[in-house]
Amino acid sequence: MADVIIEDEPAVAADLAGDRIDVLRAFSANLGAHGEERGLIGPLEPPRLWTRHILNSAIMAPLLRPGRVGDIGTGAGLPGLVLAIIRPDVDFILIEPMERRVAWLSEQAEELALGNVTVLRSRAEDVVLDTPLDQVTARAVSALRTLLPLTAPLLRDGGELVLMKGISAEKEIAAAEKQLKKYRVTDVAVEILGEGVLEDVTRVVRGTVRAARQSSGS
Ligand SMILES: C[S@@+](CC[C@H](N)C(=O)[O-])C[C@H]1O[C@@H](n2cnc3c(N)ncnc32)[C@H](O)[C@@H]1O
Repeated sequence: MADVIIEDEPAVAADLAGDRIDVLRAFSANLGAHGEERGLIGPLEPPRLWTRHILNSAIMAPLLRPGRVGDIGTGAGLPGLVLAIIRPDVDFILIEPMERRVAWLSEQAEELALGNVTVLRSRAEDVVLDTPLDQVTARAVSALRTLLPLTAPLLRDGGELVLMKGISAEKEIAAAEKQLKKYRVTDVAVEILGEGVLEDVTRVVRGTVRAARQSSGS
């Protein structure tokens, strides 16, 4: 954590994580200690894990509602495992196709005693759920227009996409116009979180999925 530059970082972290702060720090320490050797994070990441990755994921926690949330392409645990630590009132399905990442996520869920986490080894487009999800999150998986076919079909009518995006979020929305229509995503907006509080802000694309209207059949 050598590069923590925000003076009130402990206060921010405590605000976000509340009484789950020790579990969040334990996950960060585990990822810092083993992430590189297990091929989960790059060699430059350990010193900035807490500020750039953990807190940037944690800042999304207030956007989640009690219910079932799927995180697509969780990788080393971002944002899905971080959010699951902070929000024990939400059930998380972490959907990740790569075996070694799935093994890591399952080990961490067990070690950190996260009873609200299910790890599913699959590509998102192959997932079949008995009950559709209330919200779907994703970070650094693909551009919005290719991410929509992986995420929107998993949501119930009225379910919400909460997708972490970079500085080109607005451009990605414009480029995804056709897919947003196809998957009936409405109320699409970019929300900026952590301004003046985090080292880097988190941009989130939010949108609500509406089910196709049934024809009357008469
Ligand atoms: C660049 S990594 C990002 C990992 C993590 N979300 C993060 O922000 O650090 C992309 C992840 O998406 C996963 N992925 C790629 N295609 C996928 C798909 N079709 N369905 C689910 N996950 C996918 C990869 O295995 C990888 O773990």
